[in-house]
Amino acid sequence: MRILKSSFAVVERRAEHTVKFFYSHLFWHHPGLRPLFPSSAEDMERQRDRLFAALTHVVSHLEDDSLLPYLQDLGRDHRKYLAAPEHYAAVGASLLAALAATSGDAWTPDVEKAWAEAYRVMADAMAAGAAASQDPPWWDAEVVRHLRYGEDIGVLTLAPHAPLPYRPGQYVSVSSERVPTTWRTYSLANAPRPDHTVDLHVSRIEGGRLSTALVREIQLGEALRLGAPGGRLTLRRTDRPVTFIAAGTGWAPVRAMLEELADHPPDQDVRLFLAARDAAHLYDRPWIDAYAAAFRWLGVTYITPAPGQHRDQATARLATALGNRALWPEQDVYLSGPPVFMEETALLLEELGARPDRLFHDAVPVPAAARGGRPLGFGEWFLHRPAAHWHNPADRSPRT
Ligand SMILES: NC(=O)C1=CN([C@@H]2O[C@H](COP(=O)(O)OP(=O)(O)OC[C@H]3O[C@@H](n4cnc5c(N)ncnc54)[C@H](O)[C@@H]3O)[C@@H](O)[C@H]2O)C=CC1
Repeated sequence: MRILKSSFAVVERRAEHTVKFFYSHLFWHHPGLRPLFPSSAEDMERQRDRLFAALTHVVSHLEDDSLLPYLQDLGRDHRKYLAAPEHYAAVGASLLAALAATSGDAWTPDVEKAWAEAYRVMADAMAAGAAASQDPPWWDAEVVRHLRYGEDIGVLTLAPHAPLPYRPGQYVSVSSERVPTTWRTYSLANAPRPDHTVDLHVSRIEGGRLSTALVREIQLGEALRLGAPGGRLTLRRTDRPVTFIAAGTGWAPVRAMLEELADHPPDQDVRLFLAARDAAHLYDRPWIDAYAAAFRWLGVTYITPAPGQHRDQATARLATALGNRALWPEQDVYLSGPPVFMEETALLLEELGARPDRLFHDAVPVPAAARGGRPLGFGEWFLHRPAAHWHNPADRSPRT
């Protein structure tokens, strides 16, 4: 393990090069695999990030019991990409070639042996996860209802061809024939229903092809493809008070969890803070108000920016509201929304005394543009704000 970690530290500094080498090697030797990957340069960039995120996750969790289930889930989910056993061998060969090419002199026979063994364990766990799953490799789901709020928000109701097993708060990856080989994750916005339909809340991203298609173009009767549900933003049933903090369509998983709570009403108080860029974007407000009126355990605070202010000002106002609330150490807190919002709010909550082990959110990468730095990608997020040595040369320790 020590060998892998120190070898990975070398490669990580040249992450972009490693990943580019990997895909060039893979597609050169196995051109038949190219169509399984995104065709646009932008999506291929994301794909590179994902690969490195997965590798980073594996190396940083080598001693962790959660690694095996993570890999099994990954394997189960990869069936939607039509990943077959021979692909795992091809990927392994290209990965070793890429690691060797970036490691230079650090690539010794012992290092090579350690990586080959680690990859074998990873691939076996993924294959075992895929083989053990009773679920279909993906779900085709028909659009049976489509609501639009303003220009940029769509709520889609989908009827999957087979029941989709999930827990409220989880998300699925979604793909459409309109934008082939592109997958984006969206939270499921309802607790499971008897008719098995699920809702997705989609906020259109400027220039985002799938979100634009889902909000503005999709027609009733059209099919979307869904991957296996995932994510750990699910209700922990405790007797502690609960606070949900959501922004924008980050509201979706919270709505699903509230529906779950309504089915088994809690004894403790539940408070929802919902931030939106303006009043029109509080698109579910009638539903929330009806819930708050029906259930005494639920209290709601809506937060929007002051008139004429930028959307991010809602986050500053939210910070004030959160600061006025007491007893953070006692609370279970669920957080969902745009990546920068989540990062800022999580830090604030910790300052206010919320306990990190009672703070639940999905791991969402903060896009480079939002940080103002050069593109970094998912890998860094998984390392959880690591030492800045590979993106800020000024911080790099002096070479000896
Ligand atoms: N499980 C999760 O964590 C989920 C996360 N999401 C994410 O939530 C986001 C929703 O997007 P929209 O509805 O378009 O939100 P939006 O862009 O309308 O933003 C809503 C509010 O979030 C805050 N915010 C947004 N960007 C910020 C920034 N850079 N700094 C500080 N505060 C900021 C502001 O208070 C803003 O009013 C997407 O990024 C989506 O991926 C969505 C569903 C579930």
